[in-house]
Amino acid sequence: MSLSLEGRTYVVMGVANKRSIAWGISRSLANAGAKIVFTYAGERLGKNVRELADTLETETFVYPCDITNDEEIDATFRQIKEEVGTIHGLAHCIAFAKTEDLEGTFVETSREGFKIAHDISAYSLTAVANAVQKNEMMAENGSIMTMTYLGGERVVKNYNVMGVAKAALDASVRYLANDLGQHGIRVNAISAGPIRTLSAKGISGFSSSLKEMEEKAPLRRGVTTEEVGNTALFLMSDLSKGMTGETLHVDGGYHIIG
Ligand SMILES: CCCCCCc1ccc(Oc2ccc(Oc3cccc(O)n3)cc2)c(O)c1
Repeated sequence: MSLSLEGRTYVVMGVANKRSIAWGISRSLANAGAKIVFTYAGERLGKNVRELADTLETETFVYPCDITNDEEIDATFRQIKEEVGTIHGLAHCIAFAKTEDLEGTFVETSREGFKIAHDISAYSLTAVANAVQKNEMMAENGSIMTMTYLGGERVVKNYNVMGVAKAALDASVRYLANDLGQHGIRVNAISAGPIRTLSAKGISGFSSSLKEMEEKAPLRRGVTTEEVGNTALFLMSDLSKGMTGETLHVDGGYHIIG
């Protein structure tokens, strides 16, 4: 029983640049010996992701995947199965909400804004889990993880519709864990504290939330993408094989503070 991922392959969805949480996860998994399959959204990111992938010592693959398109998800996962065969896990690090819905009041959220946030930030996990299942490409002891945030458990100013979408994502983790457990596939979430990523720039008041965490969290500091990556390594490894439907907080303990 170890943290080694030698001989295993993992799909990591959502790398944008070197500050991405998905990139921290990729480095941890690659350093443990895994091969990494990257998927990204938006042609402009492709070059970025390919350049980052090439800096890893391990074998890597890079595919575009627009997770709002069911045909594209199925086609991408069929291609991944063709090229790498069985995968041993998947890290879903994908979310989006319109900037106008990440400030001000939640009550004013538009129907379109609510739909977009839930489609990309919550439903996409179920869509990719379904594609992996249908293509019978996940190993028996497979592990799926996603990224969530405290704003889905309780009100965090400005997080608004993304918080409601994260609540849907958190419940999805539990229902997917129940469906896939009999196939030996585990489904868990990491709830990370605020980290200054490209996505974080879209949230009004991010800096004050980060400052509050550094002052109030039991560890009195922020967390890094490396720390999230190492917890992801634990969730992908056999050391967590008794865990599913769980959310692990990598937030310096902030979530225990009222
Ligand atoms: C006020 C909350 C402070 C802490 C927020 C921590 C956090 C940071 C980034 C998170 O990921 C996203 C991903 C997409 C997202 O939507 C965006 C991002 C950039 C531009 C845009 O139009 N939408 C917002 C946050 C996230 O879910 C949670």
